[in-house]
Amino acid sequence: MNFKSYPDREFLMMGLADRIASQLRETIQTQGHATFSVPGGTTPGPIFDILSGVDLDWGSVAVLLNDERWVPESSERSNTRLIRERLLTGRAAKATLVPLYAEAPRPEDKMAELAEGIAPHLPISVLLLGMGADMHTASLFPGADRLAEALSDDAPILLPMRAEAAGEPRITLSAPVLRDAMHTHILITGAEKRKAIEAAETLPVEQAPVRAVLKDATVHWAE
Ligand SMILES: O=C1O[C@H](COP(=O)(O)O)[C@@H](O)[C@H](O)[C@H]1O
Repeated sequence: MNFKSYPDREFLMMGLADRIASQLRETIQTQGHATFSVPGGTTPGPIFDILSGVDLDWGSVAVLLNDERWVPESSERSNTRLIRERLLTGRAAKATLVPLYAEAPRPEDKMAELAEGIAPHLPISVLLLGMGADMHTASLFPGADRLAEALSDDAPILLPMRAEAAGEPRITLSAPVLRDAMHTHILITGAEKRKAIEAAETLPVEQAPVRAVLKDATVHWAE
């Protein structure tokens, strides 16, 4: 992995937002459109705030989530809600949101429909990932029920995922879809996650699922 350390979180968010914006711009220039895939959780809010105000042809950008918790948008736990409130506002409101949730009791009920919506937007141009201290990324959790399937080279685009640490059922992009991204950034903060990502380099991928995307990723870290 390529590891980049920043003096503080503000430098990190500004620096990484700038890098992502340049990569999206370059992709739009060469391909006419770009796909930006993003994490949920507690870490990326500030980078979304910065990106939402960036001058970019957002109308040519499709925004996709790496994973979603199977809860409606009215829930505080909804990753879709986070990106609607923090990323898809201001200038970035012109981007197209590719859904990763639809009203249904279980993710299995909507898997085919959601995967069909995502397929035309692949491969991902710029992938921003988060990571939990347990070394999960997207919703590829250690010990999850369908982890082996999601890690395999012939995995489908999307999988439902259940794990004790995950709380509610999840839906996640599979490892091959994440690995196919043109540019991959992992955003982490704090000493615990730094230790975790360093440990992930030497652990089997089943114990440290973030390892599935580590080889070609740049890890961006600040205390
Ligand atoms: O549950 C999730 O967790 C990870 C990490 O979140 P954080 O709160 O530790 O930043 C996140 O990347 C993922 O998208 C999310 O669904």
